[in-house]
Amino acid sequence: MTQKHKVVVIGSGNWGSTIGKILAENTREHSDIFEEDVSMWVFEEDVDVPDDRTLREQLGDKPVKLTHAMNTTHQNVKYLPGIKLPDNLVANPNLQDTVRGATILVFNLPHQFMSKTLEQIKGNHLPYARAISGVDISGGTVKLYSELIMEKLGIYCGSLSGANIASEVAAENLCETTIGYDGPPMDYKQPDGSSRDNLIKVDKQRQSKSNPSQLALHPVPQTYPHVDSALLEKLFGRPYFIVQVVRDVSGVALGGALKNIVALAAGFVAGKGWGENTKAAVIRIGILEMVRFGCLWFPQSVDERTFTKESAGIADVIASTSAGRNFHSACHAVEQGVTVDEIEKKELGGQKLQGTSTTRAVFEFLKKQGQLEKFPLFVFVYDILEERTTMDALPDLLIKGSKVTA
Ligand SMILES: NC(=O)C1=CN([C@@H]2O[C@H](COP(=O)(O)OP(=O)(O)OC[C@H]3O[C@@H](n4cnc5c(N)ncnc54)[C@H](O)[C@@H]3O)[C@@H](O)[C@H]2O)C=CC1
Ligand SMILES: O=C(CO)COP(=O)(O)O
Repeated sequence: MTQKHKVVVIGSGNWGSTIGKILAENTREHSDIFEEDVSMWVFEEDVDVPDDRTLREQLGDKPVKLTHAMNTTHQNVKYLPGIKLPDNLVANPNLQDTVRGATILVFNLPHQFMSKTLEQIKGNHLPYARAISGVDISGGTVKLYSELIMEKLGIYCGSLSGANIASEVAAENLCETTIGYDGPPMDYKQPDGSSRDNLIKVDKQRQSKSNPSQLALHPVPQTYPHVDSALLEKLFGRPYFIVQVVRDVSGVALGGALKNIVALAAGFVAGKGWGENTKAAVIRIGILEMVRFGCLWFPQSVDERTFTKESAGIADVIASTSAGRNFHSACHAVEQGVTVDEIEKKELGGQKLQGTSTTRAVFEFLKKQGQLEKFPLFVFVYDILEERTTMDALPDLLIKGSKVTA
């Protein structure tokens, strides 16, 4: 192997900065495989300098550009304050410049900005790059991020999720994560026996019943180390961040997205002050609906039992229904008698909730499919968000939720 992989991060929020930290720690540790510097695309904005003597000595007390603040202090003062980032993680406000020449793209964007960002990347990336995305569902057809990225950029994309509350991972508290990656193996053969350098036909998501289609993939030149589970473990794994790589890309993505709906439901219950038994009942029904959703549209993920076996499943539900932003925001919304959207604006300092948009996307999808009655909890969360019902309807939901059997 004569070339090193160039790794970049797209997005620099609470989680984006955390994963950027991990990647930069690893590229430095494995500088025989990866270029040491990790470029991170930062959506440029003016930020206030926190009331901290060291930061103000470095930055002054007037608002500054976020990229300047990050490259000067090696902290993301807005989205991940108080955490030291490695100095080989370099903030770049120019998206096209960030992705140019990168062989591994790691996406961490709130869904609101995904499509526009992909449009801007298109044509500026290497055709044989590989990607790993955070998770969400977008649009009325339930398209996973990984599918969207493959479709828009024509590059292979896996997914990453797990019980990973960003602030805890950033503080290096021990946790696990799951990477779904099913890219072509090193010894793949072209079905027609033609040259290995020709485009490779792969299933976009071998599990997806909703969008079965193929992608013509450019092979990674053989001068680079092969992108496989061993390489991904080197890139993402830390002593405090245990990585398990599985082939079930959709299962990882699905668990990571749907659990946010359950986290909102748990937060509503906590906001009402109804205690742990009620929360457990809601989580139980939520888990059944997540599995039911998988059975209907991603049956192979259910067969592979990613949901019960890996961190990107029940473990993520447990963490997110106790400590996630969706949970806390839903709780505060009920306590204060306002909507979750209002809490997001008021309390999250620019961070974005994904549970609200996922709930709306899933509702539209289920409605189109005529399957709303099989998902009473998902519908309930939607109705609360849209102020079409109140928490007083919860006992009714629990009865309904218990009766859905298939
Ligand atoms: N925070 C957490 O604990 C975890 C978050 N995730 C997921 O990671 C993904 C990214 O979320 P976070 O990094 O937490 O972000 P965040 O919610 O903390 O921050 C918002 C991000 O949006 C960016 N932004 C604002 N306006 C923009 C615009 N017009 N165009 C492009 N970007 C813009 C900001 O620069 C910032 O990076 C989400 O899907 C989230 O669910 C996954 C695991 C844990
Ligand atoms: O995804 C998470 C934990 O895995 C946390 O999600 P939120 O903090 O956005 O609710």
